[in-house]
Amino acid sequence: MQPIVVQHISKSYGKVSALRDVSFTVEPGELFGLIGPDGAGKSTLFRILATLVLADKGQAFVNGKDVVKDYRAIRREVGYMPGRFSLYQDLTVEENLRFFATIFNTTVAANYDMIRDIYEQIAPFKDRPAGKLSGGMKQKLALSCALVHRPSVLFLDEPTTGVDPVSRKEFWEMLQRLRQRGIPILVSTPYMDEATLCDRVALIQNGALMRIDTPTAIVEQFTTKVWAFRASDTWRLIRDLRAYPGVESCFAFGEFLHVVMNAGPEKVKQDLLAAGHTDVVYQPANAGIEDVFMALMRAQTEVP
Ligand SMILES: Nc1ncnc2c1ncn2[C@@H]1O[C@H](COP(=O)(O)OP(=O)(O)OP(=O)(O)O)[C@@H](O)[C@H]1O
Repeated sequence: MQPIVVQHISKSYGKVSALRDVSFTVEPGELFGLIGPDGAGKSTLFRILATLVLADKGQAFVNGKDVVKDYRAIRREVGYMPGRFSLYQDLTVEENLRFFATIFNTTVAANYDMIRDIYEQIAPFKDRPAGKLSGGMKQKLALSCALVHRPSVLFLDEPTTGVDPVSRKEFWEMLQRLRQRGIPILVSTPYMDEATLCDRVALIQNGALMRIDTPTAIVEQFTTKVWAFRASDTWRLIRDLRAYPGVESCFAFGEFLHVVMNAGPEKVKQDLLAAGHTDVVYQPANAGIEDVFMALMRAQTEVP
């Protein structure tokens, strides 16, 4: 049985279409990423799957159960880490964990094997109020709380947003370990680099899924030529390249700018030098998920 099935889900808030005819499935044991910018509709989808919001159209199933009819059973079976902070700031680390165990009618001790790896990293701070933890530690506590009732499916809504790079990396290592235990995970992120850590990803923008595939296949199917440009004044370079005739997209990618354009790079370089830029360098770039996302976004905006 597929642990998550989403079929033609649409949801609007007044005039805002948060989700438009979204369909996908998550396979057993899969780490499935929902990748998209702020406002793309990711949280709305999680709320529908966690049975907290009703869709206007379509159907969704978790562990074969209908999110509308079987909401009680689903709530017992899923671990949900909402995007906005879910912990009780005034309760200590230990009290938060105990609280979440209690509402599911279980104990921390009974499920300790489930959270040991993660909880041991924050256990030295068990008497500290959750509100006084660093961002990375809060996320570890929130994940522990989402796991403490031994869920069979995990929903993690932007678990690494606002978390420092080291904690982000640790968090993904924890997700890989959970995946090895066979727990299917639906995780959302606005960080494209995290896409490569998922088994499959769905790219979402303006409430619509633009592509679903493995990260490697998504990049391999992208055949557009991408150039990497650099100059001493990056911000001026972005501005000037975006205004340059024939440039379709230009965005920062590490120390370089990734540029898709209908113009020869040498001519662009000479024009940039003539415009006062210094140390202009260009080279062919290896396209990444970011480049695919930018191209799909462009295509979506161009559709009337
Ligand atoms: N309760 C609500 N009332 C009105 N509009 C809403 C509500 N919740 C979300 N929206 C709108 O629906 C769209 C999708 O929002 P959603 O929160 O699902 O996106 P997201 O991808 O999770 O982004 P974010 O990371 O900013 O939460 C946005 O335009 C948002 O402003």
